[in-house]
Amino acid sequence: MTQPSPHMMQMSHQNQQPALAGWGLVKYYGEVVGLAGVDVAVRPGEALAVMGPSGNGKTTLLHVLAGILTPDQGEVWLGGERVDQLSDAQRTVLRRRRLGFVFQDNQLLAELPADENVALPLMVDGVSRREAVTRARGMLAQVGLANEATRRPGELSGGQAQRVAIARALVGEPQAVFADEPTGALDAATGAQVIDLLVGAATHRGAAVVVVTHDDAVAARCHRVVRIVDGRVSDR
Ligand SMILES: Nc1ncnc2c1ncn2[C@@H]1O[C@H](COP(=O)(O)OP(=O)(O)OP(=O)(O)O)[C@@H](O)[C@H]1O
Repeated sequence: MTQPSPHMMQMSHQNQQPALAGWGLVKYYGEVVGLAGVDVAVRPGEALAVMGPSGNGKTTLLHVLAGILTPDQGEVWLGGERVDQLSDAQRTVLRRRRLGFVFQDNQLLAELPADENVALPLMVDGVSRREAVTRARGMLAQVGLANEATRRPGELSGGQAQRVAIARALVGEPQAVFADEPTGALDAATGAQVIDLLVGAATHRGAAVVVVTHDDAVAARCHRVVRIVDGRVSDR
C-alpha cells in the first residue's frame, strides 16, 4: 500500500478535536507586547506554518504553545488536556514526553554519534540504553540515515544533521512537533527535502506540526498558514 499523502492524512483527521490549541493567548515582556490575543488550533496530522514580519510574535507563539513560556492570559490545550497551568517541572516533563522540537541550528551534541543523539531523550526518560539506541537507529533509518547512525554531527552535511534532529524530535512519538526556522541554515533544495520529511514523518504519525518560517516555499509545503502581525492573527 502506498503511504497516504499529508493532504489525505489531514482530510482523514478533519473532524477530530485539535491536537494542539491556544485560546486568547496574551503574552507581555514587561511592557512589550509579544502576543495580543491569539486563537490557533492544529488538528492531528496537520502542519501549520506561522509566518509574519520579524519581531511580531511568531517565536513567542511557538514558545507559549510548546510550554516553554506561560501566557499571561489564555489557555493552551494539548489533546484534551489544559497544559498552561502546569508547574514548571510538569511542563518540563510534558515537553520531553509529549512534544518534539527542531531548531534552526539542529542543537545536536557534537561529541555524540547520531544514534546516541537521537536516543538521548529516551534515556533521560528512563528507557534502557540498549532499547533507546535500537529505537533511535530505527528512526534514523526512517529519515534515510541508516548508514550514518554512528557518525558525529561534524561528519554530517547540514541537511543530514537536520534529519538527525528530526529523528530526535520524533523518536518519542510526540503529539506535537515545533520547528523554528528549521530550514534557515540550508540551501533551498535541501530545505525543501527537510521540510517535506518533517511534515511527512510527523503528520503520518498523527502529530500536529507548527513551523515558524520566513520562507514562502517552506510554508507552501505545510497544510495551512497563519500570519502573525503585531501579536495577532492577521489576514493581511
Ligand atoms: N525575552 C524577551 N524579552 C523582551 N522582549 C522580547 C523577548 N522575546 C521577544 N521579545 C519581543 O517580543 C516581540 C515578539 O518577538 P518574537 O521573537 O516572538 O517575534 P518573531 O516574529 O518570532 O521575530 P523573528 O521573525 O525576528 O524571529 C518583539 O517585539 C520582541 O522584541
